[in-house]
Amino acid sequence: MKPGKQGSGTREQGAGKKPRQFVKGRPASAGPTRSAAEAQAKVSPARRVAFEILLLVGANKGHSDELLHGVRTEELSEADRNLATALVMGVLRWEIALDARVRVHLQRPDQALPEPVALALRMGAFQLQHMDRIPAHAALSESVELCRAAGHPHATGMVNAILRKVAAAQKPKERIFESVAAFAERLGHPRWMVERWVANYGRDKALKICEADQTEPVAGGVFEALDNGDQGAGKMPQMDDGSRLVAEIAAAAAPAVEGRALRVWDCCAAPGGKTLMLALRTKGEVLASDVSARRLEQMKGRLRRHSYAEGVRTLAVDAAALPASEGEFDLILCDVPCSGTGTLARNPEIRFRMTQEELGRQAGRQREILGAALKRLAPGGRLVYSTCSLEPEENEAVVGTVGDGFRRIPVGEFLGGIPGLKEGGDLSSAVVDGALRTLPGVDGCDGFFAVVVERV
Ligand SMILES: C[S@@+](CC[C@H](N)C(=O)[O-])C[C@H]1O[C@@H](n2cnc3c(N)ncnc32)[C@H](O)[C@@H]1O
Repeated sequence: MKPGKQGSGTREQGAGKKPRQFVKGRPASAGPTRSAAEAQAKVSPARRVAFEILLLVGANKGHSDELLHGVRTEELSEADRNLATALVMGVLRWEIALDARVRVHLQRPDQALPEPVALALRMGAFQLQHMDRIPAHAALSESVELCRAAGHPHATGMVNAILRKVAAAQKPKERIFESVAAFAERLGHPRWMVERWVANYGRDKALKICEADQTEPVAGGVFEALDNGDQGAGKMPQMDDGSRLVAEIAAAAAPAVEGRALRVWDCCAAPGGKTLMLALRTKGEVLASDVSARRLEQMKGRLRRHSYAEGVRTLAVDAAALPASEGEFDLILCDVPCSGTGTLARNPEIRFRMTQEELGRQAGRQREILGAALKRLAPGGRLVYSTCSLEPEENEAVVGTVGDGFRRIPVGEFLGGIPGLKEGGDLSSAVVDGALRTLPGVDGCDGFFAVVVERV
């Protein structure tokens, strides 16, 4: 299995269900020796595309969301695209737990399997354990064919045998006590990540975060759900609740200026969700910049679809190198690049890409961007620093470096007038020491952090 995976599984997924039955007959691996091309032809388009995308994500050659919206899925019917999406997102979410389930049946549980073989097993186990409507024989035989098509014909017997064992495994015993390591694995998270959340937020909240990360994110936890009519050219941008909350706080924090337009800088703007909200709510002169020219281009396309964003200026530039001629701003949104650990339900592969060392690197970059942005804040101007990270190194520790000449304004002061916030929606537990700190599974949206700083 992949390096870096943890100990053996503890609790079977899909508890309470009967073991899956296979159609009696010859095992899928017992057929005549087929070529890779013949095997490929036997795999359904959705599984083939999901397999290709998962291989690319595993090799760090793309992001699941972008790949699922790319050329590979264009040829698929809508039903196949839905199946491919469910397979990709589900396998990434459950990878750690699935590998643990498979590993116990390997002759040598610590053996490193070639990635296509490990992936064929993972995809098969996912379908067997999490997709009720897929017949077990289809999950099994197509996994065998994927393994063969990927150039590993000698592993097909092993894939077949192991998936049969996974399907036949008994319902696990009820848990009386579950260690952090055990629930991290059961819920498909790296143990080090969950241990940090237990240390920072307590065991109960860490468990809720993990559970939320394993489910499809739904809108409408914090805000009244929009209907489709609300998202036309002059209407609300489509965005998740956590992003919207941060953008609404930023807009509400805009200071009053007299006799001129408010000057707004969104300094890490792409793909532009919060830029749109700032343009809609503040009606100021908005400059939206991003270091990535590619992401900025995508953002421009998005801005064009909303009439109120017509006046937004865009610029490809490092936030730390904004030309002096741009002057100072009354409102700056510093929505910095971060680990994204508050968005695992949407971006499941983050759990494999993030490391403790990477957190340190992110924090260095965030301090640099924040420091540069603060220098461009006009007297009386306000800056919102935000991340979608749950890690204090990227949040409290970064804003803790803000020095003399600035004061923090508690975010609670801006929550009152936010349009569309759910009636009775309680965000009081999400405001800690004057900062917004939402947790997935606890506060009804992704994990976000935001503070408001004013230049005095
Ligand atoms: C969290 S995303 C911003 C999301 C965006 N605010 C939104 O709501 O759609 C962070 C962005 O920062 C950009 N970025 C990274 N380093 C940067 C830098 N030094 N200066 C400006 N932008 C940077 C990345 O390209 C990425 O688009």
